[in-house]
Amino acid sequence: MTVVSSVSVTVPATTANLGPGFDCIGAALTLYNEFKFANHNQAGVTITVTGLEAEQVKTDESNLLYQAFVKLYQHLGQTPPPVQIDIKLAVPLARGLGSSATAIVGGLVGANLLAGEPLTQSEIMELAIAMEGHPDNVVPALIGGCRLAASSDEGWEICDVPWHEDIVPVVAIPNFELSTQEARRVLPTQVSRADAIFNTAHLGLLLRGLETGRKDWLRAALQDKLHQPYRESLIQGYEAVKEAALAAGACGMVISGAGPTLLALTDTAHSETVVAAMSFAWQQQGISPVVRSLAIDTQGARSFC
Ligand SMILES: Nc1ncnc2c1ncn2[C@@H]1O[C@H](COP(=O)(O)OP(=O)(O)O)[C@@H](O)[C@H]1O
Ligand SMILES: N[C@@H](CCOP(=O)(O)O)C(=O)O
Repeated sequence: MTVVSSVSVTVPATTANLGPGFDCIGAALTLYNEFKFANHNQAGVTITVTGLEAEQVKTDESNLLYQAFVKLYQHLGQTPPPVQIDIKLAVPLARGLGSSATAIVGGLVGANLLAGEPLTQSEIMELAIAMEGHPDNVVPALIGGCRLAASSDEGWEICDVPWHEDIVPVVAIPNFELSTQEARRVLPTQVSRADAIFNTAHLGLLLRGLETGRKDWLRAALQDKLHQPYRESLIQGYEAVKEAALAAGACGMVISGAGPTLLALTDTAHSETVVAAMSFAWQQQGISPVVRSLAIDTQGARSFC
């Protein structure tokens, strides 16, 4: 068992759901939060936060990253050691880009390393899914790539979803928040058979569209009946930004995670035009967005001792 006294963990943002894959598919993005954990001589936890929206993150024991850190030690039946945690944020909070997933994955991976790596990656994944309540953002945050998660009698089956190199994810991040909790509260607990069939078919088409890069398949696939119809009205300017993205050549536009970030999938030839169009459309609605074309992170959480 290798024992280290400090460790840094970098975790990617994610975009979950991708339209029809509610609660089961997500992809890691090239945007990262960084977390440093060091053994400390003062009891409990000391937390510093820098970077984007740092002042909004709690620095006491209720901090989500620390809660995940504690969860791992509880799972081992051990008392968590005193720890100094330094957080450097680049993933905006409560915007549908998996900031909570970075905290959960970061806390579990950091604790596992400080504890001498008693848990395997798939054991960490099980704990992360249990903490987050759904797999679609924590799984790609931990292992990278685009991933589909399906529950089985043994736990979770995770499969790699090939992502064609010409498909570019463009994220349009508004200057307002929408908590995942609030965006889940508006969802119905039951859906019709027609809506379930619609999503099953479109998710299948999405998987093939992502793999082949076929624009006609992606255009048809990026539709959903399980969550987006209930959430669109929570996102001011949704229709205008979608129209602008499509007119600029995007294959489609969906809500990233629980929103309010909007995700367009486009090809490399149109990505700059799509970025400009989404940005302009939201500004016309009085909203200041940050719009960026990103890439798929293939590595997931990484650590440095
Ligand atoms: N690095 C972090 N450290 C501690 N807590 C965090 C961190 N990142 C996110 N959180 C918590 O997660 C909340 C956002 O989670 P959530 O509503 O699920 O949105 P998101 O789509 O960004 O995951 C924040 O308000 C904060 O309480
Ligand atoms: N499937 C979840 C995904 C939430 O992702 P987040 O990045 O918004 O935390 C949902 O749509 O509620």
